[in-house]
Amino acid sequence: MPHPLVHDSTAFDPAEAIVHTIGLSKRYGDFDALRDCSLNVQKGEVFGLLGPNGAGKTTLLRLLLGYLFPTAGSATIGGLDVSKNSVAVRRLVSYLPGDARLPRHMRGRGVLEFFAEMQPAGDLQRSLKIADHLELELKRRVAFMSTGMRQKLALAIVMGARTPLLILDEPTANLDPSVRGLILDMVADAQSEERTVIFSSHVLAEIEQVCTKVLFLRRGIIAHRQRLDELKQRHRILAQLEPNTLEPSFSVPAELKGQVEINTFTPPAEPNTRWVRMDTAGDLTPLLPWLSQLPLQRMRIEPLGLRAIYDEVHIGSTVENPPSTGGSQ
Ligand SMILES: Nc1ncnc2c1ncn2[C@@H]1O[C@H](COP(=O)(O)OP(=O)(O)OP(=O)(O)O)[C@@H](O)[C@H]1O
Repeated sequence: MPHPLVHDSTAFDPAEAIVHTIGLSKRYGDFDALRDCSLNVQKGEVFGLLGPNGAGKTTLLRLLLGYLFPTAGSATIGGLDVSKNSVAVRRLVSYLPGDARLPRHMRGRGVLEFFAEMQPAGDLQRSLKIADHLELELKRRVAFMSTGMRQKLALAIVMGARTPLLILDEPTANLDPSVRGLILDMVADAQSEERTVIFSSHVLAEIEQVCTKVLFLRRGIIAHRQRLDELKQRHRILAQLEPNTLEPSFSVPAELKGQVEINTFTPPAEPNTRWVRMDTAGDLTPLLPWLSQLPLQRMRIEPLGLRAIYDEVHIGSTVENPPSTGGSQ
């Protein structure tokens, strides 16, 4: 039986898809940077991309933009094949690369003017407003800006352009926590303007905060898809088994099957105890009467965040420590 945490939980309406890929693949020599990637991003979504270093996130984004040619499969944006119509596609997309390079000899304002002029959907007034909001000093030459200032400048260019799709590769990298917050607010604003955002980040809390769906990549393969509203309905229950309890007494009633996954373990710090971990999906209410009859103590229930899914998908879950016995329990 598949683990309840690891399944495709994303619904798809073809009429609403702005990005559509089928079997998209990129191979370098005998190395698969991306393999058989089929996905849909629907209009108005904030679509998160997660994965460890080298998982294939940037490769996927560059394929979508037509900067790379796929070795197999295809992708469309707004119904246009990205390999055959890359110029038209780029009019629909504003892209923040992970390593944005800007002309070092120019001053901030000059850079904004240059890109607003060059991009069909560029909008200087909007970019200036964003730069002001981010408290960016536009008189300074790029060469004399800090890494974070250059990131703000790149964001002012990209977020200012009036395209229906924003592709942001690690937009908050190099930014301090308060500016990160402003960027996340801007992503939320973009969504309320009915723009679609693809957002790659290593920061799980950011994905949890702004994304409606998230795709996990691992070694070039889609490892998991997750709707965030569904994730918020998932919980982890940790409790110690009462001494001398027989584990088979934990069989799940038929009506709750598929809603709960149970594992028992002994934490290294408490070798004489046995603990149970239950990962649940959906409403907790029907589970509570059954739980209350089980021989459990020191119980803790917590929302199952992206961290747990990430560990499940990428590392193999290792909940080896019991909940703290401090006063907050
Ligand atoms: N031009 C290239 N030639 C050979 N291998 C490449 C090339 N470009 C990328 N790769 C490899 O493809 C894999 C995926 O790289 P990619 O940059 O897409 O990962 P990523 O998920 O964006 O990583 P990170 O989180 O570190 O930015 C990596 O193993 C990388 O070394």
